[in-house]
Amino acid sequence: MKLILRFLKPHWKLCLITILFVIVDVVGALIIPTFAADMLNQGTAAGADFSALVNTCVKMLAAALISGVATILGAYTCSDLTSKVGADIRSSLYKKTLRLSGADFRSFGTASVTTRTVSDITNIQFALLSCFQMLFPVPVIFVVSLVLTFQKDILMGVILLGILLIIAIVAGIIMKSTAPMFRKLQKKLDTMSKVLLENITGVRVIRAFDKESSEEQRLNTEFSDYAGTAIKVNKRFAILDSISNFAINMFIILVYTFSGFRITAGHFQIGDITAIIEYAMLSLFFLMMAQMVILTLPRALECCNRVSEMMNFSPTIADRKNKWAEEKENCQDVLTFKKVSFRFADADEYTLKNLNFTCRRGETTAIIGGTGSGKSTVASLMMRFNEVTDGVVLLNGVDIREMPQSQLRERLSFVQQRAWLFSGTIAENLRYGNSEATDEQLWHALSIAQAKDFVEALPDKLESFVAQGGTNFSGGQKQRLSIARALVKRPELYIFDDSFSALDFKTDAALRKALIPETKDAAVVIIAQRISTILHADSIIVLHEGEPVGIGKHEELLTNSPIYKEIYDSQTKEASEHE
Ligand SMILES: Nc1ncnc2c1ncn2[C@@H]1O[C@H](COP(=O)(O)OP(=O)(O)OP(=O)(O)O)[C@@H](O)[C@H]1O
Repeated sequence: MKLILRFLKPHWKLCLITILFVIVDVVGALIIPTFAADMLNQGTAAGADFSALVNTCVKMLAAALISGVATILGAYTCSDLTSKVGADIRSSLYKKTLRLSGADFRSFGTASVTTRTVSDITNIQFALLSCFQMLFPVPVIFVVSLVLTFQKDILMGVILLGILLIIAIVAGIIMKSTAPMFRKLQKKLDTMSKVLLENITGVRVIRAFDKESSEEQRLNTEFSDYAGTAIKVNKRFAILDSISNFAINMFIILVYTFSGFRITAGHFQIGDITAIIEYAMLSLFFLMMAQMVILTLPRALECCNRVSEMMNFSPTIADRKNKWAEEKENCQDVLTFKKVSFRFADADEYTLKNLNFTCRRGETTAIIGGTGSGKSTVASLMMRFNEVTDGVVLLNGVDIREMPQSQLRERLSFVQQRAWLFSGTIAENLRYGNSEATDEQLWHALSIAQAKDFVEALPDKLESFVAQGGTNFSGGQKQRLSIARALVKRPELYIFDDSFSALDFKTDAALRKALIPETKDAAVVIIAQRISTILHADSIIVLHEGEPVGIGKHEELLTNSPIYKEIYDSQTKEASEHE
């Protein structure tokens, strides 16, 4: 609820206008039967006054007109208001998502973050719209109906009050009892999305292993589980529906039963019967509408809780609010690891232990090691995607925790192991880190990245279409485009995390040769499994089970580091066997 109020606050004027239109609409709808009753009373009275009849008729028309205009304007302002609130919540949640660290993201789960941002907020938006249009009028209509009924006849007023109270109590009980079910429903929706996402992204593996039927069964179980709970919820609301219907019909029966006596006793006139029944029917109509809204409320409240949970979540890696330290100008030691150890929050063992090295301007630092030795984790610490457990990472002489994350990431270009491109054009992707780059600069970066030839061969060249994730390009082409994107940014530090693995030896060698003059003013980190990729690095760090077991140049390591020698021997043997 706090969440809704927080996002409604900036639109309070629109909110007030909407409420005003709703009230005018509802009061207008109730005044019409009052005038109708007056006309009936006037028409059936002895010596009917025609001019009074016309007068009431004009008032009735005016009420209908005002109510109609209020309905249209109310619907317009209401959808305007709820769309704005929905958009504000979504963009605020998205901003928060961008600030989450990898561990934070994993704790929520990709499917859940997507469901919260898309479907949960849509649910909230829809519930808000329904509340304004169908729920808020209910108390107004109840109060106005009761006042008008009491004015006509106290007994009828008391009966209507009793019936409305019974309905309100039943609605309250049902809402309370279904709230946990809605919570369950949203969780099931998360699980369903997770399984579905996994199935869609892994569809090729499913087909390749001929697992369609077992996966179909797994999904069907999720679908029927969800449907089962939804049916239970709907059954409860069907009970509320029948009780309300029964109660209002009882009221109408009572009105007809008692009206003869009341008219004879002179408590009200014949036209008042129609008015009282119309008030009850209108109350019933809005109540039915409100029930539909109530049906969505526990779900919307659960969605609010889920969205609030993410909004109020404190990212494990956050910028401090104190004064930032100043980086040293033209610092030769661009990035330094000092006694760095790291353990994942959910792991018992350290993934990296006691790392000490410096990446200097104009030099290439390489990190090599077997699979799972911690190479990518080193890259994630450089970018502060994870926080060091012990020790410190310095950028231009400053602890990276002492600078805003945006400042740190401005200084570096990262090419990840699994190249990722965004949907759009090649040019848009290349300009991702430098929107001002000219076409000439893009072609230059493509030529360094050994991607110029294949981009030139495309009919639309730089304007060629890139599908989401870059799936319309081969692995090697994606890697080269990602490298070109990193080059266009012209940072102080390049991190290539196994970014040459999909390239053939010749292209790999040509690319690294072209990189040397291009990156002469920057520090370069190359993470690789292939020794040929890092052979000429100024400094090579050999990682084994998270520990540095050798640091030096290729020739030094061949004599000093048995593990490096072992990797070298196995790879050269492999290469000669290939030949
Ligand atoms: N989020 C995580 N939580 C716990 N442990 C993790 C997490 N991510 C990675 N690890 C573990 O950390 C270790 C190092 O992983 P990392 O990805 O850094 O290795 P790598 O040397 O880059 O491997 P590869 O060459 O296969 O990519 C692995 O044992 C891995 O299981």
